[in-house]
Amino acid sequence: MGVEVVVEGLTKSFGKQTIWRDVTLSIPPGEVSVMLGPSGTGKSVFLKSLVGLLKPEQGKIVINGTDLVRCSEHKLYEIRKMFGVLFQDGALFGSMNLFDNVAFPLREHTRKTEAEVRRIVLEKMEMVGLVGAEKKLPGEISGGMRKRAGLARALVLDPEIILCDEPDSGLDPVRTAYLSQLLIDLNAQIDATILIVTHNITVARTVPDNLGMLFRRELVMFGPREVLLTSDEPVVEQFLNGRRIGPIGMSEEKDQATMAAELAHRDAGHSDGSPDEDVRGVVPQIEPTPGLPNRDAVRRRKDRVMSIIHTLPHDAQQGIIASLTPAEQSKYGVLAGAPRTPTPYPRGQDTEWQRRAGDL
Ligand SMILES: Nc1ncnc2c1ncn2[C@@H]1O[C@H](COP(=O)(O)OP(=O)(O)OP(=O)(O)O)[C@@H](O)[C@H]1O
Repeated sequence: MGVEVVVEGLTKSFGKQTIWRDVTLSIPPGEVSVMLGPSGTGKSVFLKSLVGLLKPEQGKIVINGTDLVRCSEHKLYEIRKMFGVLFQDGALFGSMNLFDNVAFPLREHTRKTEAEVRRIVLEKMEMVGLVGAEKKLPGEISGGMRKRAGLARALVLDPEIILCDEPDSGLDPVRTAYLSQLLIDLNAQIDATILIVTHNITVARTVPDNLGMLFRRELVMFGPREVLLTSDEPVVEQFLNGRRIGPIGMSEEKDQATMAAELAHRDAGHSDGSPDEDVRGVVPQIEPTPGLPNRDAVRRRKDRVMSIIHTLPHDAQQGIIASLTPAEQSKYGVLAGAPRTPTPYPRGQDTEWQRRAGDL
């Protein structure tokens, strides 16, 4: 099983510009998590901090008892080997064919024979559906194939944590759906911890076990997917529905006067082109392709989430309970439509349940 990543009070600035502050969350081992956020909120900076490429000024990132922010270079090098990273554009070497690109980390960081390298590269290329494309150059293939090749390369050192920076960027909705399926299939096969940063709402609704959001230099929330998907926080509602009206503005955030003027325009009948439908709510999560093993993460997550369900908002409780089979509802002693403990959502004070959720 993949490892847990514990982030405590993390703050990152560039000069006087604070990117985010006091970020605290635990990424559960072996589960798939998504971090959402408007453009420029520091999602990529967060991933780079997790893998030790950027150094936050305050806080901790603890993996297997080691704090990456303060450990020695040697220790950081060791911990980095646990990561596989899929960068936004695949980050492939343009002059190398796909085989050599995927083989690169093995040739750089291990002493494996060429026969072993070949076996591993072909195995990973098969996992991502790229058999037969070994001799192609990155410039000769589609963006979706480049992402798959980047993913194969991220897999060759058998990572315990896979970080994906906007795996959907530049892909059409169909290719994005294939890539989403691939990430779930990989999780079923290798049980690694996976963290995806994206602003793609379909990915956020259908892929992860856990969902969080960065906004206004803070972590708005992080926890079981059902919490964010049913949240009535204005920023979440606006983001999930892709509306112009709400706290997120053109560059990042709006002032109260602008928000009030927009609401007045809307109330006066002005349309901003947003669809009326509200996509909030819990939709079924992608399951592994038939024939692959079930995801162990799903079973573990059920136990974990059911142990904290009484701390979650009412709508999230309902979403979680509705996703259980009758046998599971009986096992956990809950009935659909009747939450165990109807806890109102502590608006504006979500840190406590979020911390507790992350801690467990
Ligand atoms: N090395 C750096 N030096 C200075 N500023 C940086 C550096 N890297 C990122 N930033 C700044 O940090 C902020 C957040 O950038 P980041 O790329 O993490 O956002 P993001 O949420 O991933 O955005 P997008 O969704 O558009 O990719 C931006 O204002 C960016 O200019």
